[in-house]
Amino acid sequence: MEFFRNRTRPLRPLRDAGPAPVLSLFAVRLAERLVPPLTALALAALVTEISPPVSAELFTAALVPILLLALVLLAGHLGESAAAPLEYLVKSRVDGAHRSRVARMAASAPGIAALESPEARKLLREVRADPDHGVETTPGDGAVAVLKWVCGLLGAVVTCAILLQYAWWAVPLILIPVIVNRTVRFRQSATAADHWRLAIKGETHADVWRNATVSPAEGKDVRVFGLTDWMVERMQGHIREANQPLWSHVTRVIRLQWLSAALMVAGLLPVYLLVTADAVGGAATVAVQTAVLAAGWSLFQSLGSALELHHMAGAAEVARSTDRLRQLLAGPEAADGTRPGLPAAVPERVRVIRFEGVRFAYPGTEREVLDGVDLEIRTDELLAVVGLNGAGKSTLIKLLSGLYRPTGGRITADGVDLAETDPEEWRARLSVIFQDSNRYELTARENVLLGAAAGTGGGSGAAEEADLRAAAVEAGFVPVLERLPDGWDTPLARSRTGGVDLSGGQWQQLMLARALYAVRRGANLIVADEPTAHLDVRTEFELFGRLAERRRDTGIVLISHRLSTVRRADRIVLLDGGRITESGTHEELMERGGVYARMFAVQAQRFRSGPGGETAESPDAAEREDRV
Ligand SMILES: Nc1ncnc2c1ncn2[C@@H]1O[C@H](COP(=O)(O)OP(=O)(O)OP(=O)(O)O)[C@@H](O)[C@H]1O
Repeated sequence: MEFFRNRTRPLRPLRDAGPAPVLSLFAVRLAERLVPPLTALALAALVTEISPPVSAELFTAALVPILLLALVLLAGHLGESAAAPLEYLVKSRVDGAHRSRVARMAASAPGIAALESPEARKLLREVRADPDHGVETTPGDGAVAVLKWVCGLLGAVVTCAILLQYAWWAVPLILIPVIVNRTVRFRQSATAADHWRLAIKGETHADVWRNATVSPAEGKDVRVFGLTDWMVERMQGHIREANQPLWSHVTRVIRLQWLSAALMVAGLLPVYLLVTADAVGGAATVAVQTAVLAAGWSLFQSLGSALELHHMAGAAEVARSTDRLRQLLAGPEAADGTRPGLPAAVPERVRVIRFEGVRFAYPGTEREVLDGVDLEIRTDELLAVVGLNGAGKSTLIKLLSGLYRPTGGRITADGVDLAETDPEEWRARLSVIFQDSNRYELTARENVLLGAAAGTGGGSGAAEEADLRAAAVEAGFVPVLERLPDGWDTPLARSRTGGVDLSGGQWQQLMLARALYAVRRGANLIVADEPTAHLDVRTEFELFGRLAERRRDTGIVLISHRLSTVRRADRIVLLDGGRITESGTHEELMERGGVYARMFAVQAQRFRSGPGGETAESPDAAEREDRV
C-alpha cells in the first residue's frame, strides 16, 4: 500500500493541469498501451482467417481482421501524435503551479532567518523545478510519467488476460523477469535521484560562478580583475566534484544493460520456443502462436521505460523536499504546534515601540550582536541611531521589522509583543529603507509604488497619483524625474528597451520616495538605514530638513554615520558593545563627553582642518566632512 501511495503521489499535482487535458492525456496514453495487446488479438484473428485451405473467399473472410488491425494501428498512430502536445500542456501547467506555490511559500515565510539557512538554500534549489542545470526532474515530469505508468499497468492487465486465454503458462514465465527488471531499474533510478539530491550543494556553489559570468553587475569585476578563466575553471570544478558520484552511477547503469537484455531473453525465449513447438506438434494453432508472440513482447514493453521510472523517482524526491522546505520556512512553532491561534492586533497608529532587554545572535552563530538592548522609539520624534561599523545598527532594524525574532527579551508596540502579532500586519505600519534595498528592473513609477504594493491605504487612482507626486517632491526626486526620457514611465534598467540606470545617489532618492509614498498610504514609522550615504551633502541637508518637518505625524528612525546630519535629531542613541550606552540630544551627549562626543570631535576636526573654517551646520562646510 505504502509502495502504491509513494508511486502515485506525483499524480496529485495533476489537479493543477485541469480535468480536460488530464483525462485526454489519460485516454490517449491508455489507447497507446492497448495497441500492442489489441494488435496481438487482431493478428491472431487474421492468421486464423488466412489459414489453409486457401479459398476464393479468403479476401472477404480476412477483411474484418485486416480492418481491425488497421484500426488499431491507426488509433495507435493518432494517439502518439496527440500525446506529445497534451503531455507538454499538462507538464507546463503542473510545473507552473508548483513554481508559483514555491515562490509564494518562500516569500511569505514570516522572517528571513529560515531562508538564510544552508538547508533552505539547498532545498529551494532542489524544488524550484528549473531544468536548466543538471538532470533535475520536475513535478510535471513525474506526473506525466506516473500517468503513463498507470496506463502501462492497465495495458499489462489486458495483455495478461489475452495471454491467459491462449497460453496461461506464458503469463508467469514472462511476468517474473518483467517484474525483476522493473525492480532493478526502479532501484537504479532511486539511487540516481539520491545522487542528484546530494549533488545540489555543489551545484549551488557552481551557480555563483554561472551567474557571475553573465551578470552585467559582476561583469565589471570579472573584466577589471581578469577573472574569466579562473571563474569558468572554478565552476567546472564544482560541477565535476558534485556530480562525479552521479556520473559513475550512470556509467554502472549503462554497463548493466546486459542484465535487462538477459532478463528479456530469459522471459520470452522459453515461451516462444514452447509455443512454437506446440504449433509444430499440432497442439496449438499458428494463430495462438502469433498471439502469444505479440502479447509476450507487449507485456515486456508495458511496464514503463527507464526514463519514466527516473522521472517518477525524481519527482517523488522533489515532493518530499517541498514538504521539508514548507516545515522549515514555517518555523519551529508550526512544527511543534505551539503557534497561538489568533495573532494579537497591532494598533492602527502605533505611538511607542519598546525594546526590552533585547538580545540577538544570528541563527547558527554563537556571538550575541545585541546584548540586552533597552530602547524606546516614539512615533512623534526623529531618533538617530549611531555606532561604529558592525555595532549592530542594521540588526536592530531587522528585528524591528520582524525579519528576525529576538533570542532574548521582547519588542512591543504600544504594549503588544511583536512576537504575537501577524508580521505582515506589523510591517504595514513601517516604511523601511535598508542599506541594500532592491533596485527593481521596473519603471520609476512602479519602483515607487512598490512602497505600498499591497494597497494598505486604498483610495482612487487620482489619490495614488497625488501621493506619488507628493512623495517625489518630498524626497527631492523631481529633478531626477525631469531628466528621465519618459518621466515616471522610464524603465530603470539598461537591459530594457528605452531604459536608463540611475546613479547611486539618485537610487537613494527613489528609495526615499518609495518610503514616503508608503507613509502616505498608511505607514506611521519611517526606518531608514543610511538612506543618504550616497547623496551629496547639500542634497542630504535639504532632505533631512524636509524629513524633520514631518516627524510630528510620522516617527523616523535614522541610522547615519554623518554626525553633522544626525545632530539635528530629537534624540540620538549610541549602540556600542551590543547595548545602548548613550542617549540624549546632541548637546546633552556633547556635554557628557563620552564616545559620541569623541566621534563628533573627530569628524569636526577633519572639516575644521579644511579651508574656510565653516561650521558643521552649513552644507558647504559639511561637504568636506568625512564619515566616521
Ligand atoms: N546575516 C548575518 N548572519 C550572521 N552575522 C551577521 C549577519 N548580518 C550581520 N552579521 C554580523 O552582525 C554584526 C552587526 O552587523 P550590522 O550589519 O548590524 O552592523 P552595523 O552597525 O549596521 O554596521 P555598519 O555600520 O557597517 O552598517 C556584524 O558583526 C556582522 O558580521
